[in-house]
Amino acid sequence: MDEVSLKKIEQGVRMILEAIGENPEREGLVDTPERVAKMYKEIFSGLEQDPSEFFDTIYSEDHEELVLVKDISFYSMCEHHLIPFFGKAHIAYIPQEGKVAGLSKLARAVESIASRPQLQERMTAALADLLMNKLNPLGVFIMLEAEQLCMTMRGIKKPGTKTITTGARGIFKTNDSIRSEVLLLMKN
Ligand SMILES: Nc1nc2c(ncn2[C@@H]2O[C@H](COP(=O)(O)OP(=O)(O)OP(=O)(O)O)[C@@H](O)[C@H]2O)c(=O)[nH]1
Ligand SMILES: [Zn+2]
Repeated sequence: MDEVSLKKIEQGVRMILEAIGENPEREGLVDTPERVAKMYKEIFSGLEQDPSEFFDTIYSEDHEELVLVKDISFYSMCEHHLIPFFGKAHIAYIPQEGKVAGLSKLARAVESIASRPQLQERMTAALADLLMNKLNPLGVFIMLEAEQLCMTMRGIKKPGTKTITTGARGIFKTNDSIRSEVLLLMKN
C-alpha cells in the first residue's frame, strides 16, 4: 500500500469520525486516522502477496500418510462489515510422489489468505485449492472454526456462536473412513 492509499484511508477515517459526531482534532483522536491507515496496511497485507509462493520450495520425503497441522490461530476481516472474524484453522493433507511442504508454510498460507477482506467459506476453499494445486496430494481437508464478530457484537448479537467450515478435496471427498479419521483428530 503506497502513501496515496494510506492518505485515502486517513481521510476516510476522519470523515467517519466526523459523521458519528466526534471531533477528529481532539487529543485522543488526532493520530487515529494515521494509526488506522497503518493498521489496515498490516491487516490487509495479504492483498499484496501470492500465497502460492510459500510452496515454491517443497521437500521430497517418502511419507504418504496423513499430515495434520491444527490450531493455527488466525484473524481475518469480514468483507461485509469490515470487522474481524477469528479462530483456528486445521489443515490436513496426504502427500503423494513425496511432495511435502514445510510446516510453517501452511501457517503462512493461512495468515496470507486471512489478511484481506474475506468470507470464511472462501478462505476455506482457497486454502484447500492452494494445497491441491501446489502439492498435488492424494487429498486435502481444511477446517476453520471462527467467531464472526458481525454476528456476536452487533446485528443479531449471539455471543458464543461459532461457524465451522470444511473443505475436502481428493481422497477426503471420496473415502469416508479417511475423512472420519481426520475429523476425529481435528476435534480431539
Ligand atoms: N456466508 C457468510 N456470511 C457471512 C460471513 N461473514 C458475514 N456474513 C453474513 O453476511 C450477511 C450480510 O447480510 P446483510 O443483510 O447484507 O447485512 P446486515 O443488514 O448487516 O445483516 P445482519 O448481520 O443480519 O444485521 C450477514 O448475514 C452476515 O452474517 C461469512 O464469512 N460467510
Ligand atoms: Zn460481517
